[in-house]
Amino acid sequence: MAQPFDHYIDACLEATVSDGGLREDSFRSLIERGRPALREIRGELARGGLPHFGLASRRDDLRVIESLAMRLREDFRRVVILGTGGSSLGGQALVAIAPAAERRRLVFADNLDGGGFAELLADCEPARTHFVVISKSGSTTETLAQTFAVLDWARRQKRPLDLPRHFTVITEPGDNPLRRLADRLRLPLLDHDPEVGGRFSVLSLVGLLPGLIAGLDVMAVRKGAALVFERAIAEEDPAPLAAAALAVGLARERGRTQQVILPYAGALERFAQWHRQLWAESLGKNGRGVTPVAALGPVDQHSQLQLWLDGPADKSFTVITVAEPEPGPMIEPDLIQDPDLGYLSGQSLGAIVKIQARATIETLVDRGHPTRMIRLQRLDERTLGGLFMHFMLETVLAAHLLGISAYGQPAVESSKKLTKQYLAAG
Ligand SMILES: O=P(O)(O)OC[C@H]1O[C@](O)(CO)[C@@H](O)[C@@H]1O
Repeated sequence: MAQPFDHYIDACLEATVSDGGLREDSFRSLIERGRPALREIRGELARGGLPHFGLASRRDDLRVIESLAMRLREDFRRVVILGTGGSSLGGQALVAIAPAAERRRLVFADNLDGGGFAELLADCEPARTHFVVISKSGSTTETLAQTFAVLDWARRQKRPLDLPRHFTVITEPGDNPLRRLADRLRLPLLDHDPEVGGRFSVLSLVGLLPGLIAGLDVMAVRKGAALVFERAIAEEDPAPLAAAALAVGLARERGRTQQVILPYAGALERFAQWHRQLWAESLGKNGRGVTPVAALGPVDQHSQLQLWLDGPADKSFTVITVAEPEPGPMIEPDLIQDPDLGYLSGQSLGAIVKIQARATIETLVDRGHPTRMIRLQRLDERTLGGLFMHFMLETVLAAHLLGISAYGQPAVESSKKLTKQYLAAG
């Protein structure tokens, strides 16, 4: 089966973008240094480890969330997902490709904001709203605070809500505050695999339950992911390792310490946010890392492009395009009276975006900025699954090349602890 996207890296190498690009010999030597990591992944997987990769080929765990999603779709008009970071962004990225009417079923409340949350609750029809609380650790302040706010709102209704009917909780097994709360209130609980880190959890129930609620084919997501994974670890497809080698080499040897992810598709805006967390928390360790910048085309051409082209030469670019984008409305020729606007006549909005991506790529490359291109055949579940897997692999391989572990985020813990300390002090 064909890969769901093409990956072009020539414009990241010195031969194409001169000293903005990585030297061929550096690139080759990083690739060789990365190969053992692919072998390690194969070995770990065979020993039953790395479940975030293994999930791609699992099917047995979907039945439970499929029937839950069906019930939620039938019984409720809106499902609010309470969770932050990896407990939200994968679901958001996936649901973004669903049709608008399906997307409207879900609200992701990932940022804690008093006014915003009050507005969200005021806008919920109590009898027709379900809350899915997702927190791997079960101890994230933002998610717990939102949960308590909803519990209070639920008991203040004229007809207080039957909590077990209106809540689903996803957290890891063992003792944690969220699980204790769910047990006390008899809220239905689903297990978050403790071995799957939040930012790597998109192929688990954390990402797929929201996808199912939005009516998406989550089996296709996993199939796309499995295809990319199998080809990469069998070393049939060099793309994830090549991209990891480029990111690390460009940062180290060319000072390209920021990586801009620039999709030309509105539905990938959340995907870029998902990638931002994945890349930042996995690679920002021990004074090392490459800063991810989430962008969106064409809108950021009118905000960031000047800096990208003419500012500090410290960025590399990943431009994601769709081969045949949704055309959308067409500019009817009879509306174009002004000869200066003849270039717009008969163009669809999708065609304009496609040309803008091409123009931006060419301009970046002409200016000597390392630019890789990922061209999706179409934007669907299979393709998105493949992209999730590609970037998870790329991240783990980049961590190997940087000599750090992709897993865990120890530095974040200090700020969490201090927050709890200050709140407790009153
Ligand atoms: O799922 P949890 O445990 O609530 O964590 C949410 C997010 O918070 C972090 O731990 C960072 O604070 C992320 O790694 C994680 O995705």
